[in-house]
Amino acid sequence: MPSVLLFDLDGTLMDTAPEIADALGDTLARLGLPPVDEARVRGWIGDGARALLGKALCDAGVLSTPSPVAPHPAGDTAADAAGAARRDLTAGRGGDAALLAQAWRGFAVDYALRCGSRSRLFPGVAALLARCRERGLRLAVLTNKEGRFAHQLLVRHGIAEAFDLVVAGDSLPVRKPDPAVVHHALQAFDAEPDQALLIGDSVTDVRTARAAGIGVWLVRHGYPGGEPAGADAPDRWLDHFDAVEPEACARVAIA
Ligand SMILES: O=C(O)COP(=O)(O)O
Ligand SMILES: [Mg+2]
Repeated sequence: MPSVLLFDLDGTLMDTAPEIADALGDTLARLGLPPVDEARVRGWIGDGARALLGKALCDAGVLSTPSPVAPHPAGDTAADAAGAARRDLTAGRGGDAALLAQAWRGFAVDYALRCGSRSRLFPGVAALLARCRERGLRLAVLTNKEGRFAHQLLVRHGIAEAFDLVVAGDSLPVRKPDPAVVHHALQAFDAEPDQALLIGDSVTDVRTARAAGIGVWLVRHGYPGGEPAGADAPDRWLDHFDAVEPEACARVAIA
């Protein structure tokens, strides 16, 4: 009977905020904007790098909304294009989406250059992954970060081989908290929800797990700050990965 452990990436396996802040600073500087301090950046991590850029540009007053809607497709004829442009003008959209798309092209390069430079594994991660592999658990990463950056981080920190699967923010048409990301992993492992456990750091992770009907533990060292309570409370809080026994994970996953 397989046991499946699903790990969130940013704020759970790795502290990535320092280099994300560096990369954002590079992008903002090119736009003539001041850098943002790391503590602020921390609060924007969790929906992927592109969403983080949108939040930063909105905070800087450059965008009116962090995730602007793309303009209507122009269509095939001049009349279609004029109609689409008129609709975009009326809806006040188009400009922000184009601006974000342009800034994203720069940020994607800046982040690729910084990715793995100042991030670090949280204490106990490598040892926990090794213990889980020894006991035969199937391991996956479930992150909202874009796949190319997630892979770069896993390789740079020497833990890529520990995972059988990475479901990233752009792997599927949806991302966390949509339970489809969990379903995708369960299908890949031919496992049932009661055989899986998600270890994360955020309300998003709790909601993803609950929607998919799997167990969820949260680390206290993550990014969102505060401790989600009520329906958003995890099944267990983790103070340190050294305290996590693969047998306990398997028991929860199978319970
Ligand atoms: O915002 C991100 O880059 C991804 O965050 P996550 O790994 O916590 O899902
Ligand atoms: Mg996280």
